[in-house]
Amino acid sequence: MGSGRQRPRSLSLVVARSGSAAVDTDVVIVGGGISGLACAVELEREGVEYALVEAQDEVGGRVRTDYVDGYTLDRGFQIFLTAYPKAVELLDFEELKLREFYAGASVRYGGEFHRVADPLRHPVDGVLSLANPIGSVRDKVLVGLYRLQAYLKPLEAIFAGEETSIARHLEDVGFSDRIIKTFFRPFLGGIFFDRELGTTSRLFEFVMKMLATGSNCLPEGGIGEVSRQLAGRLGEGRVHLGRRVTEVRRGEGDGGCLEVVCEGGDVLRGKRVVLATEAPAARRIRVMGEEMATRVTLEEGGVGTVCLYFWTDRSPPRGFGEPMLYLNGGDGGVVNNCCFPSCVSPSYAPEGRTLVSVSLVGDWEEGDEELGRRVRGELAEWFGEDFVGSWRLLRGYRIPYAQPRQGGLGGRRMDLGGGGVVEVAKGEVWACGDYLGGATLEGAMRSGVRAAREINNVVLKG
Ligand SMILES: Cc1cc2nc3c(=O)[nH]c(=O)nc-3n(C[C@H](O)[C@H](O)[C@H](O)COP(=O)(O)OP(=O)(O)OC[C@H]3O[C@@H](n4cnc5c(N)ncnc54)[C@H](O)[C@@H]3O)c2cc1C
Repeated sequence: MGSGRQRPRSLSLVVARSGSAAVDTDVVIVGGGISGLACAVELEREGVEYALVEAQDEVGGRVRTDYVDGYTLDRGFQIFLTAYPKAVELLDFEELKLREFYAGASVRYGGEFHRVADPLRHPVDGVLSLANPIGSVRDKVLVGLYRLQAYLKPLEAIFAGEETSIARHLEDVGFSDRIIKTFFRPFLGGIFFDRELGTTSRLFEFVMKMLATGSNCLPEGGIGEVSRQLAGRLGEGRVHLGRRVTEVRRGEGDGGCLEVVCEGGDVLRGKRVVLATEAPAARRIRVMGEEMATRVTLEEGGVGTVCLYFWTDRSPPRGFGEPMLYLNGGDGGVVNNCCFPSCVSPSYAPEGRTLVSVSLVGDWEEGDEELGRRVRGELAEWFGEDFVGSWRLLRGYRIPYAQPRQGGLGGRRMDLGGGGVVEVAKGEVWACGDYLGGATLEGAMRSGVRAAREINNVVLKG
């Protein structure tokens, strides 16, 4: 398959890859993922001079979309939650043309599909689901009550609250082992790439609140539209692509400027620096002669996923055409969750075609073809051999570091409410990103904006 670009619209980002890059500015932002972009948007809004340096050929970091032969392929399956407060502040939802998923999921368990519905949005399905084997009637009532409580509980209380692992939290609430295994494990496994449910319960409560107060969607042009929309808010010439930063050091005789050194020797000069890279990359950057890791406590390791895309010229069989998330509620198999993105937004596939997205949790040794065969074998039991036999592998994305580990237990407590910005060198260098503020689009945006505000205070003061 070729990769004919069918970007919904283009951006006028200035690419400056070679030559001398003696940019003199107030703030240099290193990293053009969601946190770096949010930081830049805030600085732009405040009228602060800045330059953003990104190692890749496009901004977005982990939030990018490829356009291949008329298909819209997000680099790993991601969902946009409309209730994210920072997203409400920073993004134009109408322009994103958000298309909603069904509020709930269909769980494959015991050789059949069973619906778990949001009882307030789909009351009939909610009642019908009472008798299904995905937990007891008591579990379903608890889901309803938990949803109500999530709706009512203020965000601040969630962020500041006690934390334990999600597994422990669910037990404490009173959920049965069965619903934890059949529903919560694949559902949250797909969100946090952690089927063991060791992630902090504060993040679970946060996501439940977001699901209770808004909807889960895909932007018509793919999840990468979120990044592109933020980048579209930046002034011309602010973004410098294809530059990997290796070091931040003090410049000599330069009026106290900091030098941001890129691979190949290019240097950008700024008064303040924001490191908005993912945690493993941040570890490698030297700041004032020391590795970043010695200055900031960085969460060890990350969690990964594999996302396989298939196409078919067949429509999903009867009963499978809804914008539904399908979960593996059983103990075996490689698939965690799957969906038909083109049933959520037809823009994800050419007319007459269906796009299939299948997510696996963790790293997998097998190649895409082999994994694709296993996936098809497994899902033929779900959707029928006829339909699945028509699937052709389109592309596989392997994302070994999709999110930081977010155990939060006994280690660093993530500052979910504040964005978790760290002052790496006093009044000069800050670090932001999802490993500090929570690995969601909201956490990354919150962290980036907070970094900009802290700097702005310093710049304004000084
Ligand atoms: C597959 C997947 C599914 C997800 N699902 C969801 C979801 O459904 N909902 C949700 O809210 N969140 C989801 N997330 C999490 C969310 O996407 C991330 O938390 C967020 O995008 C992280 O943004 P960031 O800016 O902190 O980091 P990144 O996106 O990693 O950005 C860091 C940037 O820094 C650049 N960089 C690194 N080193 C250097 C260097 N030395 N010099 C210059 N640039 C450098 C990188 O190239 C990158 O562009 C998902 C993530 C993945 C991967």
